[in-house]
Amino acid sequence: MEPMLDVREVTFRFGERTILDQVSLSVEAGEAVAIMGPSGAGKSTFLNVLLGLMAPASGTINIAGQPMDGGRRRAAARMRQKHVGSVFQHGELLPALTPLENVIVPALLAGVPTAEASARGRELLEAVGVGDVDLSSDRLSGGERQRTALARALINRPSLIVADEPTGSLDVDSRDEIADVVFSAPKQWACALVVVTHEPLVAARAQRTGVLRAGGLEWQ
Ligand SMILES: Nc1ncnc2c1ncn2[C@@H]1O[C@H](COP(=O)(O)OP(=O)(O)OP(=O)(O)O)[C@@H](O)[C@H]1O
Repeated sequence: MEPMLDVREVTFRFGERTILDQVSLSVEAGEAVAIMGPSGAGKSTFLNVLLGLMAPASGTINIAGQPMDGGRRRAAARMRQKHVGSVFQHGELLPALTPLENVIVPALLAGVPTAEASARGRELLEAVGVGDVDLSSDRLSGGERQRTALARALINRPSLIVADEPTGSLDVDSRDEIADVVFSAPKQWACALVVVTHEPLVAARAQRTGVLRAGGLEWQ
């Protein structure tokens, strides 16, 4: 089976400093990979390279069999819209919008009719456990924000979800709940998942954990 994410020998530098040194990673549909590593090792940079927000010096990234080329900004933006969902540490929702409105924005931008986007959004919010979809988003708890952010990441039926410290701002109880919801996504929606986390208990839910150190991924 063709992997959903296929990273081959990617090298990325900030000036003289090599952050990623011929990193390769292949993730299939239904599979979750955790990336750990010391602060400053380049974990967020790696996600930005996967997202096509930064262009590697060499190497290739394919998502659902299509090249993600950070050097071609429009093509990379189209790839993100079609194939990639992302979740960040604080949910990063638009506070003036309701959870449902936040979730459907990427679908509307992709040209999905409003009625269809809303139906899909309601279904996803229910699946991730957000009950009150018409409340203002600034009233949500940290956990509800992350659930909403996950539903938004899923709205365009992505091949890949990347999550940067999705539980980093949560207390221990919601951390475990949200980690369960995030890590159930690959099987439920047949996508690949790459999660950056500092928390070993969160990483333990992944099928594989790679530690980024000195530019390389060491598998645990
Ligand atoms: N735009 C930039 N120009 C030059 N160096 C940068 C730039 N952005 C980040 N760096 C450096 O690259 C290294 C990797 O940063 P990155 O944020 O990817 O690390 P990280 O592993 O995600 O760290 P943390 O766990 O603290 O979030 C760091 O040393 C950082 O200072």
